[in-house]
Order: sequence, then C-alpha cells, then structure tokens
Amino acid sequence: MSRAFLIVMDSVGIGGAPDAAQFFNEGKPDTGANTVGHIAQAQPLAMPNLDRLGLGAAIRLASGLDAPGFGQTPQGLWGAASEISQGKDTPSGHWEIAGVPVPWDWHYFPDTDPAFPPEVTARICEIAGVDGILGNCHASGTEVIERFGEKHLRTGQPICYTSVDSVLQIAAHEEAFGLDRLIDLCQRLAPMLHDMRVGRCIARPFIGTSAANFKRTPNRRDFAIAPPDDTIFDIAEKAARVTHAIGKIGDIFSHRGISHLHKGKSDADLADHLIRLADEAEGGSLTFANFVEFDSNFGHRRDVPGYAAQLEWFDVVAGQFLDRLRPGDLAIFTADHGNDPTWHGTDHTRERVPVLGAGLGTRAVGQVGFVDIGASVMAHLGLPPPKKGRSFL
Ligand SMILES: O=P(O)(O)O[C@H]1O[C@H](CO)[C@@H](O)[C@H]1O
Ligand SMILES: [Mn+2]
Ligand SMILES: [Mn+2]
Repeated sequence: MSRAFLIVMDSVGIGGAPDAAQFFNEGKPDTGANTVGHIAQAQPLAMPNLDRLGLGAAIRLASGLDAPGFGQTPQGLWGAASEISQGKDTPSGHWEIAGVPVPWDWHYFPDTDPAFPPEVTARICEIAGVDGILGNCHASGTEVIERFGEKHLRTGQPICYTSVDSVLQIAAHEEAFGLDRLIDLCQRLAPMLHDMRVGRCIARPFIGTSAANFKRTPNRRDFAIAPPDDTIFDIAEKAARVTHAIGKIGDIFSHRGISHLHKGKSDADLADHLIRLADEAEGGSLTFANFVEFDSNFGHRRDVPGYAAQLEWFDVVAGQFLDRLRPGDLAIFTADHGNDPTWHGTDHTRERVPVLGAGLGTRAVGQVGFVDIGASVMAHLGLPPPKKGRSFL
C-alpha cells in the first residue's frame, strides 16, 4: 500500500504571498519578503536535491525571482502554495496544510505595557504561587531571558512574553524554577488562553547562571488549541491507518489522530527519525514531520549564514531520505510560513511556500492552496479528503 510523507520545513517561504501587505514586521508590511530567495541573493546557497524536484522553479513561480544557484529543470512535482488563514503562525499553516483553514480570528496581545490583561496575570500568579510576573511585553525569546533572567533567579517570578503571533510564552529557569513546574504552569494556563482564542501557551525553559550565559534548552513544550475540524490525521485514524508525527507536529495537532510520536533534541535527531521511517513506515501510513530550527534558530534570529547552512544541511538529509523511498510512495516538502532572515523585525513573514513532491514523476501543479496539500495526500493514500481543499494529483 502507498505511503505518504509530508515534511514541513518550518518558515522556508519563497515570497510572493498575494496578501503580504496585510501582515507586518515592526509595523511595516511583509510585501517583498522572500526567505529562500533573499538568502540565495545574500550568499552562495546550494540545495541540489530540492532544486532537482523544482525549488528554483517554485521560487520563480511564487515571486518572479530567479534565485542565484537555483533553476534546474524540475524532475519532481512542483508548485507554490498560498495560505488563506488570517495568521502567519505555525498552527495556522500546519492546520491549513492538513485541510483545516483557521475559521476564526486569533486573539493577539497588544504591543503595550503591560501586554497581558490583569486576569491572565492573576491566573499565572495563582497557578505558580508567585506574586508577580516579569516581562509582560512583546519580545524575542533569547533577548527576553538576557533582560529578565537574573531578576527571575532573584525573585522566582516567571518571564511572560508574546509576539505578533497568537501566543503567550513563559520562560523560566529549568533548575531554579523547575522544568516540571513550568510545564505544569503552561498546561494549566492554556485552557483560559484557548477560550480567548490565543493559539498557544509555550513553555520556554532555559539554563545558565547570568545574562552572559543563559541558554534555552530543547525542552520547549507547546500547549496548542485543538484544530476545529477533522485534519488529515483524524481522517487517517478513522480509516485505521498508522500515523507518525515527527518533531513538534504532535503538539501542533493537540495530539489528535497520531499513532506514534517521534521527538528529538535537535533537527538532526528528527532527520534520523525521518530517514528511519522511510525504511520502516507501514504500508498505507502517513508520516508528517516538522523541522523547526530554520525558524527558531535562524529566522527569528535574523541569522542569514546560519539559515543558509541549515538549508544546505537539510538538502543533504532530503537526498538521503529520497533515496530510501519505495515505488508508490509520495513525499511532499513544504513550509508553514516565511521567516526571511534579511527582513526587518524578528517575526514571521507572510509568503507563499514551496510544494515539492517526489514519487509521482515530473508534474507542474502551479499555484495551489495550502489546503490542497492535505487533500492530495489523502487522495494518494486512497482516503476521503478533508472538507476543504482539492487534490492536485
Ligand atoms: O523569540 P522566540 O521566543 O523564539 O519566539 C518565537 O516563537 C514563537 C512560537 O513559535 C513565535 O511566536 C515567536 O515569537
Ligand atoms: Mn512555523
Ligand atoms: Mn516561529
């Protein structure tokens, strides 16, 4: 039986989103942002395996840009996808790829001082047993621990911050505050936030002794609102198919419809899972992976050389993975939003994303929607489609 592999390269956008003008970084529209295109213009970038499937052609289709170092004649299924959900965040992108565009407007915390309403702050204090919180602002996660980490160690108050995404993040010291205590705090706070239509409550543990050496650990946990309708995971589960979630996919889908979870401390661990599953995944199964480091380590940090190196590393992984596929398998590489490291600000950028498929020969699918990806994966597995989206197979 055919297998399907859906691989999200978190934030690997290719520019050209038709509604980029409605999304912002530092108050300026995302019009013109192009994650892969701008990295390729800024420095040499070699991604021969994904370019062979059609990455260069997809960049040109999405944004009109001829990215330096790209442009092989496509040998895979290739196209560019646009998102309709009104958020450029991870859950919006993944849910829509999985067939469920977000039907509501997310609640965003304002960029004010304080950012959180008193009832949210009071609930955090009540759960954690503290008399106040630190931060209470929009911030980048590495900078906020540098700014408030020492005071956190002195007072025991958690560092709470948000961004242009619909999130409330809590940073706390893994040992001094306690990892289990931080995770328990986020888990118990999450229902109140979900009722407000805040997408996620995220635990951001860190270690270190002073501002000079605070460092986040891989023990991040996301408590996300559940998808409002059946995703491709729910459909596969109802048909008694095996599903594998690699990386933070489990958290993003609130662990619904997932038979096996494969987590790791880094994307290198996740790559090992993906390659192993290419050898071992059951006939008829769905494997859905998220590689987060493009976004968390390099996109938000506006680190162009770091992002480029991660892309080149991933391209090698993609090659090793593709070599292991069997006849009848479909693998699709895509992304959930952009995060152009050459752009101003530190937030995601609204972009089109690549749709690069292996296993079905050469096929240009053109401009499609995020939702069409889920419908296509279901069609390939011989399963009913989600309510939204049309298969491009
Ligand atoms: O700066 P850090 O903490 O990495 O935050 C980023 O991570 C959040 C969740 O992915 C995003 O909303 C963005 O703000
Ligand atoms: Mn993301
Ligand atoms: Mn992000």
